[in-house]
Amino acid sequence: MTSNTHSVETRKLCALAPIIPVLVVDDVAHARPLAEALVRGGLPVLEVTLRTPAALDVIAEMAKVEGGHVGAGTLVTPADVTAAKNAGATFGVSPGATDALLDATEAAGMPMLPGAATASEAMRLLARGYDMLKFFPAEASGGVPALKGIGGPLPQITFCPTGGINPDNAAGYLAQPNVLCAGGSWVAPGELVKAGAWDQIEALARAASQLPR
Ligand SMILES: O=C(O)C(=O)C[C@H](O)[C@H](O)COP(=O)(O)O
Repeated sequence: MTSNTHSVETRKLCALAPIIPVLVVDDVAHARPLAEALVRGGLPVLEVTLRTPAALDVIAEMAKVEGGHVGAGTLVTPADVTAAKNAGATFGVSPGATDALLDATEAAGMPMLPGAATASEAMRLLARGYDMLKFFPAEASGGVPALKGIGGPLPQITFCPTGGINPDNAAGYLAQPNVLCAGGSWVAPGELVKAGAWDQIEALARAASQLPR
């Protein structure tokens, strides 16, 4: 792809830390302390999934946290893009991609990490200017061997694998030449968030931020 790629900004975000926490937050009161704990722990790039009724309010609160970069995950429709942008999301993540969705993020000027799980899906996105993709669902789609396979003929595409990544398998993904970062929910487990265990979450984030890549 030429220099008019749509992934320039997303790639910069993915370079900031080895892990992007994937956050499912039910209570807006948890948003700020959770984001602050993750940023303190060394994970400044945060993906808030649009899978809870509170998600847009959570994005708005987290966007106030200094040093953080708050994006919206689970973008599926153009309406999701508008809502996420209005809430203050500065980038978007989607499990897959449609032309309608990418038309919307491009029109909104929202950096995007679109999902792909096969060579054809990745090639379609590459043809449209996206060379930094979410590999989703990573473990279910073949994990590291699949990334190695796709990376043979398509080394110009870089991935953020997400889905089934954990502290035990993260290093194996990050060691791949076509992986820049990985997404995972393990740094903010639901029970620790509900308990307000911000120090424990900060410690999980710190360990994740120190994963080699
Ligand atoms: O809702 C979305 O848009 C998503 O991004 C789905 C997430 O990628 C996975 O839920 C994270 O997977 P785990 O780390 O295995 O929990």
